[in-house]
Amino acid sequence: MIPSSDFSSSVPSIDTRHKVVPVAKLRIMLLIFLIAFLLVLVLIYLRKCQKTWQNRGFPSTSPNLLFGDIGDSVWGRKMISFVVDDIYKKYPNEKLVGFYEFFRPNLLIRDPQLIESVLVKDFSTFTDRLWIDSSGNNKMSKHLFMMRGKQWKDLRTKLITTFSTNKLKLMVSLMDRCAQIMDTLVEEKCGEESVDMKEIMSRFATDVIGYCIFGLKFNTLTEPESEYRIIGKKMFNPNLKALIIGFLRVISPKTVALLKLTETAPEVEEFFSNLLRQSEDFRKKESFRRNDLMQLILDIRDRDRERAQCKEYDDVGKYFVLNLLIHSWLTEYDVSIAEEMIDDDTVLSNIFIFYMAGFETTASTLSFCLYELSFHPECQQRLREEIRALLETNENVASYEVLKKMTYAEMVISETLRKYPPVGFLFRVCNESYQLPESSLQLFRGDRVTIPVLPLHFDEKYYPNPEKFDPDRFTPENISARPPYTYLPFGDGPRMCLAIRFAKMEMKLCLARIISKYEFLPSSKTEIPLQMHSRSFLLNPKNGIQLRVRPATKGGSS
Ligand code: HEM
Repeated sequence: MIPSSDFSSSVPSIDTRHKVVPVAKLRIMLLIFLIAFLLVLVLIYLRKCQKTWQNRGFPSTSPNLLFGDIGDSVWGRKMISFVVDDIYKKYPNEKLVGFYEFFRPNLLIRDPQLIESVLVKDFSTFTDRLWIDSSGNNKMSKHLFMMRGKQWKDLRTKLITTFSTNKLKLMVSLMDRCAQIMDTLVEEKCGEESVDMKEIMSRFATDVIGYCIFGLKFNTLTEPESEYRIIGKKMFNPNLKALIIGFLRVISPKTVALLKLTETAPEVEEFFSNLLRQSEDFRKKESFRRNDLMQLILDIRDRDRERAQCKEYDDVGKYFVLNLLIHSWLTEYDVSIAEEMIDDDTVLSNIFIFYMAGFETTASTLSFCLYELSFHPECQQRLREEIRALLETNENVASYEVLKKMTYAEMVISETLRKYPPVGFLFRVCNESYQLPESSLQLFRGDRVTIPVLPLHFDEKYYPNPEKFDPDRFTPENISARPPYTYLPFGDGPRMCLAIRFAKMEMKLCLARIISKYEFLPSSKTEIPLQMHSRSFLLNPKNGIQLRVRPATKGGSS
């Protein structure tokens, strides 16, 4: 036997390193080259997308390759409404500005007449908000805010009856019960160094929604740790997962729908499922029938269930599924959705959106209003005098009719919503080719447009000295002196806020009850200027609204 060492020494040695290593290196280099090549292709594609407006002859921003124009929002440096404001201010002489969310083109409409065209005159072309595929797989997304086309129109027509004058009159008395409980709470806080009025307003608005919309007592004013309040906080607490999904939704709503991604936390979804079940059980057990929104949605669902038993309706259902399968991947945006039944998911989604839209918007507005009034004692006193005079002549009853007469309160709320619109911009998607009025420029199906609410409210052209809080901007004469479509806190046109009258009544009632009795002043903890949540979609004070409160004397302040 030949010792292996001898054998190896007798054969000329082959240095394998020089052959194997270059092959491995070559593979790695090839891989790097391939990745770099793909990266370059992606970047070229992104750049190409970011030339969309320029190529179509629109004035356009110069976007960042990765984030487009919304980098400040992606990094949490600025709230998205203020990013839109930056773009608006940068192009003072343009009627339209093309900008980019990452690589997705979006058109900012700066001109009030064009805004009127999009929101009202040519509404049939701009019926929908893109944002999400409401027909998709996410069970919490089948609500009015996201619904499209005929589906949206049918449901909106039915739900709008919830806010008829007669129903509002009844609701005002329910709201007043919540206001009385809030009054006791505010009284307890008198004399404290500082009170978070945002928290109190949120609890008031949550109880009002519970009472008026769901027919349930949420009792968050008396039980601050109640699950209704905790869930309310959770819904508006921006978290990383929701943020990432939100941005992904901007890039590709279809991918979000396919992957069944949702910003809604599982416990929030479970909470609303339970709320629906409890409310239904309660109504069934007590043979309880209330004419509130919950009852209305349940009635529509039950009617649709009956219809679903008919053969013809089944065919529509099949067509709907087929339609989704075939079309949803062919186009980024598809409006040809067949009528869908109101099922349990639709009920659940709408309960969710009414809860969500219903309390944070009014609570923020009320607390911003108290903040401004604390720095403007003369406005606060004028408001107090108006309220007291009206309540005194009406036996202290704050009825629908009495609230309607509070014209200065209306002006104060309007000016608050100008300075602090909870929804800082509106968005629509174009559903067919559209020639822009008095222009050669054209939009195509799927193009996204943005209406800059907050920037219009701060445009010196329409509101001189815009930082100043001045309710007199909203006297009838001053309103008619301004061009229309320059004040849009509730949106406008057929898709405007469903509950404007409800929200205004609620806010007036709240002010009537607390301003008549208490005086609000800045405290040592009051922020100047106020800091806003940079990650929130709604305008929201980051650290609450800290104020001092004390009883107001008969003649005015103490
Ligand atoms: C200060 C209070 C409120 C403000 C500033 C406000 C503002 C808005 C805005 C700007 C929109 C979008 C309009 C558009 O795109 O043109 C909207 C839609 C909506 N709001 Fe409000 N809102 C308030 C209170 C409420 C309340 C209390 C509810 C329910 C109880 C509510 C329910 C809705 C619904 C369901 C929609 C979707 C309408 C649709 O797409 O047909 N809002 N709101």
